[in-house]
Amino acid sequence: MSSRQPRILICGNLVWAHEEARQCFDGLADLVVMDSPNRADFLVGLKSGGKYDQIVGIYRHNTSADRIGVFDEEIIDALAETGTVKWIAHNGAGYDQIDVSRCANKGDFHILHPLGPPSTTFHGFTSNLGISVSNTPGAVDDATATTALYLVISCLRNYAWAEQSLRQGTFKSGLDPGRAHDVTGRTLGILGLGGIGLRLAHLVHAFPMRVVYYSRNKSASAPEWCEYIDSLEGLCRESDVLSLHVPLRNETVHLVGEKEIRTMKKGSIIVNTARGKVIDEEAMIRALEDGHLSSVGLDVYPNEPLVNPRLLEFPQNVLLPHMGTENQDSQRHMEVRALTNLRDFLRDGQGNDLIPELRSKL
Ligand SMILES: O=C(O)C(=O)CO
Repeated sequence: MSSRQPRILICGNLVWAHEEARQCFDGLADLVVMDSPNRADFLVGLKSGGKYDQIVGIYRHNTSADRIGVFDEEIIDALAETGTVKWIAHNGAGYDQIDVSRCANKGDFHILHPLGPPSTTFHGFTSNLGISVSNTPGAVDDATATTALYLVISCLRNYAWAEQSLRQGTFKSGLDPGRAHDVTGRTLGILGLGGIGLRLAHLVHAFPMRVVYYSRNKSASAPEWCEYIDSLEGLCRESDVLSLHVPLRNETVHLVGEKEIRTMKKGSIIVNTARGKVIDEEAMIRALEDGHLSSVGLDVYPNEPLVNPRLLEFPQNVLLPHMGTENQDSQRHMEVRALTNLRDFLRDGQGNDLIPELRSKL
């Protein structure tokens, strides 16, 4: 290896922030682009002397899964075996494609400089963590909350359905104003008042909607008009529209299931911009079929890019193909945030956005 600089692997889409990447790592690290067509090639590349040898940090985007799959046990073990990879900077708020418990279990380490004598720019990193993982909170809040807002409005007012009627040349026929409601005055229930949920709360307060929320803990950032409900059941009972903003973890799979849906009022709406598996999709479809739910607004699905065709049978549903952060401004922010985490790790030994599960182990 001729270079004495640490090497950073760009794994998946880096589209908007090339100049920022250059500035971040100039004189600090060499960037290597992951060009493996499949997982086998990637794993070989990580081995000593391979094309990804001596990588210390990885910028990861979900698009890399198309070629090498998610960062599951097999990939995390291979990264740990390199002995050099110490930071995965995920581009995205949701990091459910990374086996973070495996990262945390990779044992103690104290590194000074994996490539040789300590340099003035890479001071090292001391932690009880095996491989650190950061995400990009904050950078996604506005775009994802705006997507949820669109789904809330369109479900209540039947706008997406109305557009379908126009495009089919039937101008409003089949639509029934008796199925639509004003947004103003409805109650929005927010499940998970993190950055995205809170941004949505502020947006809908403009109408105003009444805003209630449930989180594991009462949020210190919640404004006084944003009312805490101390159980999920209570939240479901209060909400005309329930909007989901919790990460996908083992304990949040099917968090909203048959019981929660049936606790909601007849004719209510569910909006999901978080992750598809947080809802029991079968229970949700049953509730659409018997009219307990009037519609759902979805940006996420359990097995993307597959979409359950039964969801398409309801013209009142508003269905987007995971558009949460699909705009250049947010994507640039996300890329910069992920790269900055890597830069800070290299320079200071610690990136800002270490994920909560690993932060608690520090
Ligand atoms: O940031 C994420 O996790 C997303 O899903 C973007 O929509």
